[in-house]
Amino acid sequence: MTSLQMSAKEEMVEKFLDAAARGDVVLVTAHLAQLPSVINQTGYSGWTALMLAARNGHYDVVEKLLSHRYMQFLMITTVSASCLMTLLYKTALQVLNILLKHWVKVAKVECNLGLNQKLKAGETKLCRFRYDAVKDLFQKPATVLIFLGVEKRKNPSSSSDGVREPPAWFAIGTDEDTVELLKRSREKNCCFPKSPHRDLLKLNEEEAGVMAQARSVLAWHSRYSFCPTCGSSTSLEEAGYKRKCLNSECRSQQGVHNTCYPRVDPVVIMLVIHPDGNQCLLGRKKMFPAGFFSCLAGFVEPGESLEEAVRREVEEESGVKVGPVHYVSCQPWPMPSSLMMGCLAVAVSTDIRVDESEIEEAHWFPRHLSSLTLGKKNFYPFSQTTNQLIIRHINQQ
Ligand SMILES: NC(=O)C1=CN([C@@H]2O[C@H](COP(=O)(O)OP(=O)(O)OC[C@H]3O[C@@H](n4cnc5c(N)ncnc54)[C@H](OP(=O)(O)O)[C@@H]3O)[C@@H](O)[C@H]2O)C=CC1
Ligand SMILES: [Mg+2]
Ligand SMILES: [Mg+2]
Ligand SMILES: [Mg+2]
Ligand SMILES: [Zn+2]
Repeated sequence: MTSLQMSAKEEMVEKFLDAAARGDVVLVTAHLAQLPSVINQTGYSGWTALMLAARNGHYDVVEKLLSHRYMQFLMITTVSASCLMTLLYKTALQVLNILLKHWVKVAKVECNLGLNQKLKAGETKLCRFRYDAVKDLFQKPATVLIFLGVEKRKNPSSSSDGVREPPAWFAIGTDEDTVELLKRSREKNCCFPKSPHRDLLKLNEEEAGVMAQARSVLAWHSRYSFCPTCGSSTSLEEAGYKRKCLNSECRSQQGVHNTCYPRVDPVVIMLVIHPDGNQCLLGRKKMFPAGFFSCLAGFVEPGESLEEAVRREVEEESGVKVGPVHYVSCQPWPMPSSLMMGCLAVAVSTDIRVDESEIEEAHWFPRHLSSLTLGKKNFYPFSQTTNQLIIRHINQQ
């Protein structure tokens, strides 16, 4: 191919992309008829026609491109998955719907809505809903649709319907009757969690991640219907990860505004070790089941470091003063939006004086008793972070 021929082709690609970006469906159709392979080309910007049309909200062009037989973007390889992510993050709900409708032809789309709890005693799995079973919900104004991501799989396997691509996950917020909704799943024994804290801890790590993301973002949408800056209505953007104020005069449209994005609240959860090294401080809130003790925890306040938050919360709740603090590990706690950061803290005083508005009882527990408590982790709703803190303590002889 000569350089002249190449530039002629490049010129055609750029004209095609320009038509898609401007929403000129007639010109897009004409280019496709002349050279169908142009549909998957990227121009100087690195964007495809689909990405440009979706970004600019030209839904008729999006439909045209997606229904074309040469459309290839949905092959889920590492490259196209990231392309899909870019596309979804840049688009409105309407594009997401069109995309879902076409994507289901080539990929397996799964939406999570409930839990399947009757697999084996103690095991909980997410219930899968096929796209066809829930697609009518996407037309309803009250529906909130969130893209959670495409599963990472090292070795994609073939499933019964011949689909090889890893599934994409979506979360749906809906005001439909829950009992009726659950009947739409092809899986039996689906139910919504009655005791989220306990049920969610029975999920495996991957499914817990899906659930944590879905629950936290859906909870944010249900609590932030209006703009926190000016009280106007908002629209859902970026595949569910932004709410934009519809008042063009609003301050949230200028500069950095964290009111538009899902919130994450930092929380410290700490195992306080007695100065003798052989006991730890556990407390119980009134709401805990009888006999249940856990680590103390509290929200980090503005302007505080993790260490300062640990010292303040421990002293507020138990009267115990803390010296050295060491961060151990963290986990999302989507009830509704905490990030729990687990710390080991060494006490420099031992007298306990509980703040009864927060804690009912707190005691120093000898090492062997902490180990007994941990043994019952399937029964008590311990978080992973709490377990790790207690294991560290038990092993630090
Ligand atoms: N072992 C474990 O796994 C435990 C986990 N946790 C988790 O850790 C988190 C925090 O612990 P918790 O003891 O409740 O916290 P705190 O000790 O800080 O006190 C709770 C109170 O803080 C207020 N509060 C709520 N949200 C915030 C916020 N974003 N910033 C500042 N204050 C707030 C609430 O007051 P008001 O009621 O007036 O709104 C709430 O009652 C919770 O999400 C809880 O689920 C807690 C204990 C044990
Ligand atoms: Mg507190
Ligand atoms: Mg607390
Ligand atoms: Mg607090
Ligand atoms: Zn506003």
